Amino acid sequence: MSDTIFALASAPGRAGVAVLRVSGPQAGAVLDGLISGTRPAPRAAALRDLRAPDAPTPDATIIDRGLVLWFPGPASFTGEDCAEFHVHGGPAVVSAMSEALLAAGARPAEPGEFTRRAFENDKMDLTEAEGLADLVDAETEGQRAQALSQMTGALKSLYEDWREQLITILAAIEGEIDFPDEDDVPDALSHTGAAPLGALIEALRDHLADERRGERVREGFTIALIGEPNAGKSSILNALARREAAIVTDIPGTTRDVVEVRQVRSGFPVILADTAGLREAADAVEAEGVRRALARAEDADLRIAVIDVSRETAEQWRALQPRLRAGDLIALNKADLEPGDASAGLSDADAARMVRVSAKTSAGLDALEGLIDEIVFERLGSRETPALSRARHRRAVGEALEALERARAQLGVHPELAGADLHLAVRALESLTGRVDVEDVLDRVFSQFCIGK
Ligand SMILES: Nc1nc2c(c(=O)[nH]1)N(C=O)[C@@H](CNc1ccc(C(=O)N[C@@H](CCC(=O)O)C(=O)O)cc1)CN2
Ligand SMILES: Nc1nc2c(ncn2[C@@H]2O[C@H](COP(=O)(O)OP(=O)(O)OP(=O)(O)O)[C@@H](O)[C@H]2O)c(=O)[nH]1
Ligand SMILES: [Mg+2]
Repeated sequence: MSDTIFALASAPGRAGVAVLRVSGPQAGAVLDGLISGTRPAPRAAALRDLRAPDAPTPDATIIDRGLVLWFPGPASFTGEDCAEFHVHGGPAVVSAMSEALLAAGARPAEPGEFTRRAFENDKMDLTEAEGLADLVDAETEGQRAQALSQMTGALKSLYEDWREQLITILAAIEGEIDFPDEDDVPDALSHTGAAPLGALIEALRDHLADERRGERVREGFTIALIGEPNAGKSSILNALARREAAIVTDIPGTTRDVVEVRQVRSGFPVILADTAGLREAADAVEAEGVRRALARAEDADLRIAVIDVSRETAEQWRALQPRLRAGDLIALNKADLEPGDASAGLSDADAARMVRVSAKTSAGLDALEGLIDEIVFERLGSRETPALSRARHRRAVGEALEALERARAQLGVHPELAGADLHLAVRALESLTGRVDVEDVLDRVFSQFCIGK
C-alpha cells in the first residue's frame, strides 16, 4: 500500500468526461506535478490546465483543461490521500493523462485495488466491498437494490450482530467453566447457553433456507421450456423474446442445443432456455440434445411444460409430469387448432398453473407472461431480511451453523468442546466480513472487480 496507484474510473472509449483516480501517499505530489496553479481546497472541484510533469515548456504541452479534486486522507474513498482528474473523455486525452501519471510516479492499479485499500483501511467490510462490486455490475433494478443494500451494510450488520451474540454466549460459557458456582457446570450451562444458542441456530437456518434468492438476483433466474418435439417451445421462446432467437420448423427435432435468451422481468435478470424436444432420439446429435434438455430442466428455477393440444395430450402429460415441480407452469399450445378443454382430467392445482396459448396467433401469451413475471417477483422480490448473495456467504454461514449445532449437542456434556466449536463459528462469521484475514479469500473477492474500482 506504499505505492501510489491510478486508474481510469470511467468506462474506456469515447465519452463526454473521463475520470482518472489516484490514491496513495504520493497522490498530492502527483496532483501538484500535473496541474497549473495551486492545489484546490479539499473536496472542491477546480478547473486547471493539465500537463505532463516532465514537460519541457509548460504552455506548449498542455494535455487538457479539466476539473481536479483533492481528497486528503483519511477522509477519502480509500482512506489514503486521493486525487481525481475529470478530463475530456477522448481516448487520446486518457492515454496522455495515463502517461503523465506514470511519469509522475504512480503505477496502474490492479482490478479492485482502490476498493481493497478502502477495505484494508476499514472504510468498509468485505460484504460491503462485494456490494459495491455488484452495484457496478448491476443491470437491473432488482440487482441495483440488492447491491446497494449490501454496499450500505445490510449483511455486515446481520453478521456482526450474530458475532456479538455468539461472543456473549461464549463468554457466559467460558465463565461457567472457569468459575463454576455450582457443582454441575454442564447442567448450569444448558440453562444459560441453550436458549440464545438455539435462537442463533434458527436465525442462521432461516438465512440459508432462502432458495438462493440473493444468488439468483445476481446471476439470473432460469426458466426452461420443455416438451415433446414440435410442441412449439421455440415458437414460444421467440414470442417471449420478441425476436427469432431459435429456429422454428415443422420438423420434429429441430432444436438440439439449448438456446438462451436473457431478459429483465419484474426488475430481475431472467434466462429463458429453449430445449430439444423430449423423445427417444434416433441419432446421436439429437440424443445429446435431449440429454442437455433434461439437465437444463433439472437445474432451472422454473419449468414451463409446453403441450401441443392439437395432438393427444395424455401421453405428453405423462412424459412431462415427472419432470415438473410444484409451482411450474404448463403452456397448452396451438390453442388455435383445438378449441376444446385440455384441462379435462387434471387436478385443480394443475389447472391453476395452466395457460392456453397460441404462439401462432399470440392468444394467451400475455397471460403466460403475467404468470412468469409474478413468479419471478414472488421468488426474488425483496424481503425484510437481507439475502446472502454469493456461494462464499453460503459456505461460511453453513460452516458456522454446523459448528453451532455441534456446540449445542456438547453444551450439557463437554462444555470445553462446545466452547471450541463456538470459537470456530465466530471465525466463520469473521471470515464473512473479512475481520479475519484469509488472504486467498481477499484475493479472490477483489480480483473479480473491474479495473478502476
Ligand atoms: N468522482 C467520484 N464519484 C464517485 C466516487 C468517486 O470515487 N469519485 N465513488 C467511488 O466509489 C462513489 C462515491 N463513493 C465515495 C465514498 C466515500 C468517499 C469519501 O470521500 N469518504 C470519506 C468522507 C465522507 C464524508 O465526507 O462524508 C470518508 O469515508 O471518510 C467518496 C466517494 C460514486 N461516485
Ligand atoms: N397452429 C399452430 N402452430 C404452431 C403453434 N406454435 C408452433 N406452431 C408450429 O409448430 C411447429 C413446431 O414449432 P417449434 O416452435 O419449432 O416447436 P418445438 O417444440 O421447438 O420443436 P422441437 O425444436 O423440434 O422440439 C412449427 O411449424 C410452428 O410454426 C401454434 O400455436 N399454433
Ligand atoms: Mg425447438
